[in-house]
Amino acid sequence: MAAMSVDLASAFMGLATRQVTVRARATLCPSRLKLSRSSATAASMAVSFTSGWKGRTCFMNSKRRSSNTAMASATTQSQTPEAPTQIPPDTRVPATIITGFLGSGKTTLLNNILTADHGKRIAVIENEYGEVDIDGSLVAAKTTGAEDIVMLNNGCLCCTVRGDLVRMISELVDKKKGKFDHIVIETTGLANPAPIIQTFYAEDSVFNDVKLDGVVTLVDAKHAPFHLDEVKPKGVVNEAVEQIAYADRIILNKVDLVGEQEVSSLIDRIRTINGMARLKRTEYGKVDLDYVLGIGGFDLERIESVVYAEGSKEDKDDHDHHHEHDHHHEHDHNHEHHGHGHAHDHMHDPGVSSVSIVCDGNLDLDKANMWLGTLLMDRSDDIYRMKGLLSVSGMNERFVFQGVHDIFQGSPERLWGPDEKRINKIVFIGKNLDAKALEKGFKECLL
Ligand SMILES: Nc1nc2c(ncn2[C@@H]2O[C@H](COP(=O)(O)OP(=O)(O)OP(=O)(O)O)[C@@H](O)[C@H]2O)c(=O)[nH]1
Repeated sequence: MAAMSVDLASAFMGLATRQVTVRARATLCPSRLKLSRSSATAASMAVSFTSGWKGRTCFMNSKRRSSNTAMASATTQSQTPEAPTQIPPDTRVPATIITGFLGSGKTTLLNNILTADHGKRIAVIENEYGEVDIDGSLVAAKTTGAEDIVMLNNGCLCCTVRGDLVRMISELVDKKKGKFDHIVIETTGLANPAPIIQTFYAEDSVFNDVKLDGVVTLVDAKHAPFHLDEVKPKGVVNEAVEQIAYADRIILNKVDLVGEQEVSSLIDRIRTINGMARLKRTEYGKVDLDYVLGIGGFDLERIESVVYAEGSKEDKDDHDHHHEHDHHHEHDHNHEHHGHGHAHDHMHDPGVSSVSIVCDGNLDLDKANMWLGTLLMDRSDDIYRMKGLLSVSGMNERFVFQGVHDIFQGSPERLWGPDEKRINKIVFIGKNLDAKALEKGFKECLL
């Protein structure tokens, strides 16, 4: 078994090479990060694992560390190198974050969800900036079967009321467990989604019972270009850009208000920011519900299609109706084909962009640990999202992970098929990404 080092990446891969059944989560504290390879150091850093999905590896404070260590000692007997990986079903309640700039159509979408005939019992958490609950009264939920609407007023979820979000989710789970099937959270139009997303991984009371199903971002076809181009003072984030960057699904709404040309160039703009999320154009947020609910957090197939299909601009069903986009899709980004690798880079935007890397081969665990750990130590502020599928030398399973800044979640997935090509795919979304350097660093980890 490879020795565990104490950096973030090894938290996952070290666990994975043990072939333990885990869903691992790691929170990186750069000040604690030591790229040591000794298992003694690893133990002192409280690496822990359990046999259920709640198992995780965290670098945290000493109080939490001791309880994790206790968990670990209670479960180690079952971890033999030969034990097959069995990922137990994840029974946590899924949660969807609906975000998007002011007036982009979030409440309209929410009402569509709540009034649709899907049979799901949905709890809604509404966040409104200001004391007066306006959106609450606009939401059709009470009369249409939503189990609960909880208002979070007087502050923005991503800033002042994040603690309230944790409390509210915990209360919902404690008091109403079994009474709802899904949680939908509508953020304010000015929310930066990152801290909200992180809540689902960083807070035990949330992580244990609720899983992030997906981030759905509404984009106002008429007004978004203005907000995306807005230059903010140094250190101030452009929320419109961030909301797109963190999306798993993008809904380009209000297309009735603009012409084809504007839609097309806005899609190009969106794709420079986030080449991975699926995108649909809509009027009044009318989308199939399975586009927004039950996303499953992490779309591995998507990574592949992004890289190979040049970041297809919108979903296939929309594509057919707007066929011309496909052929006129011009990227002036850096694009490389050489040997086994393929980097897809949108560096023409100096701000937020996406980079995808796909390459065959097996990763050297030690090198990958070092590379990922160092990368995140240096750049976790700039790396907004990271998702990937890895082929690790000596590991029989595909290893999947996703990260939001310094928070990671990863686990062995299914076994590689006998005829399946072992391949690595990673997508980064973030600020000032250097595609060439990322690709080079990654490829140096290959055997
Ligand atoms: N023309 C047009 N109007 C729309 C569309 N979707 C929503 N609207 C209208 O746009 C306005 C804002 O929609 P909301 O759903 O309240 O937007 P929101 O994102 O929740 O707004 P905030 O809560 O202020 O951030 C409402 O008057 C909607 O009826 C659309 O596709 N086309």
